[in-house]
Amino acid sequence: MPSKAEQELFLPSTPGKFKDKSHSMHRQFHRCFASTSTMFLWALFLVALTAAYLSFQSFVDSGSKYFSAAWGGVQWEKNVRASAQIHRHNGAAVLVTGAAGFVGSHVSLALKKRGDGVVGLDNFNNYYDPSLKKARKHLLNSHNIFIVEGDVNDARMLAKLFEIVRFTHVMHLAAQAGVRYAMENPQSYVHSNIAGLVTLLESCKAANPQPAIVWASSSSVYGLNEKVPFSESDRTDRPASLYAATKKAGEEITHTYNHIYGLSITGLRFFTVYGPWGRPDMAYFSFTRNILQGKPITVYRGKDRVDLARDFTYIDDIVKGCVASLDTAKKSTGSGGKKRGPAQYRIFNLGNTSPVTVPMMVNMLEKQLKVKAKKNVVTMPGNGDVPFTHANISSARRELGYKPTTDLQTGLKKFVRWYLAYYGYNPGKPVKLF
Ligand SMILES: O=C(O)[C@H]1O[C@H](OP(=O)(O)OP(=O)(O)OC[C@H]2O[C@@H](n3ccc(=O)[nH]c3=O)[C@H](O)[C@@H]2O)[C@H](O)[C@@H](O)[C@H]1O
Repeated sequence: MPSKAEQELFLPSTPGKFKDKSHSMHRQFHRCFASTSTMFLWALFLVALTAAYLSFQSFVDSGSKYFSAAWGGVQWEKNVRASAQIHRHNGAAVLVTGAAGFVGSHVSLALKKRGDGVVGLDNFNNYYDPSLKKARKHLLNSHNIFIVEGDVNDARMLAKLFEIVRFTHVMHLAAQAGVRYAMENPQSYVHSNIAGLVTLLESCKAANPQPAIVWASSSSVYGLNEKVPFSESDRTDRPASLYAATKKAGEEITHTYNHIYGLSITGLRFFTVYGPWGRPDMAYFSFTRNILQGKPITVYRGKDRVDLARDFTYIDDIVKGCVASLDTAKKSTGSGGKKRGPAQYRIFNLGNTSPVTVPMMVNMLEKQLKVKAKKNVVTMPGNGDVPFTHANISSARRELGYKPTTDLQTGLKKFVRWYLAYYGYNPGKPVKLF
């Protein structure tokens, strides 16, 4: 039996066709409303389900690296704090990104050895053999340097690091390196060299105190520049590779953060850095491996059969340039995300000032290894390479006291000594002596 209220609700207030019609319309409307509301509920349910699925996916996607990164926790914080301890008067507390990388591991060791606090950060990606990165990590650990496993795109992790340690400086060396690989995997350059850089700068801007930042740009920004030697004031608006373009973008992006937020910035244009613990993707390294294994090497040649040349720069010289940059960096001027005054902005070439052709470099390796290379000389493909590099280092010399002292022959000798100690002569595959 319907209640009074229900009867009132469904009874027509006045008799008549119209009322009857309205009554039936009302019922139709009610039926219709009932089915619409069911549909609406279903739709809502589906939307909620989709949203839950998508947010779970993005959590898994972004979280996968955090899970594998495994940061946080009491012991982790203890390790970070211990690693950041300064052991000299007026020393620095430096966050080194890319600490398990070639330049990063060398700079970390140099800073730690003189008593600075050093916390490393590295995502241990597999661009090249991660076991080499792990070996560098063990080396750093043995010098009481802790390396956080994480990505510079992880803002939460960076915020945590800045909460735990009052970093005076950030040495930003984490990047997607390699000129030719940019054609294979362009997104990784955007991820690390653009997005990662911005995330790091955002964290530095928000930190209190703001650290001074020294970071790795590249000689590749000179691109198609033909004026030699390359000076910092030369054109850098014609990059020849996406790698170069992302490094050039980094220079513009860091300028913006300097201008708006008062971050102290020093960008270093490295010229083909080589040496012990180097990067296996670089020519001097892969050539050494192939020569020892009796495999052919491909030597690129420029237009009109002109040899390519690089201003190869030894790692120890680069480390000195990095450390001098940290030492001469002025403090950032912002706080609470706001600029309080103009801040320092610098860019320096760090090169060797004496380019060597690639065939000459191969020749030096052959002498060191006492093995003749099997050379395939081919015309340089359009893969982002530039024909030559040559640094003018007057600015770095004047302002950093930078003075490279290792020529390619001496540097390659040290590299080969390290290579043989680390990898051996590739037992089982006898090497061919002269
Ligand atoms: O200064 C930089 O900013 C960059 O330096 C480095 O780039 P590059 O100067 O190109 O070094 P690298 O690959 O060793 O090739 C050296 C020479 O060998 C030639 N080359 C290379 C490979 C090959 O198979 N054959 C060959 O002839 C090749 O054509 C070239 O002439 C860093 O990798 C890069 O990350 C960035 O830091």
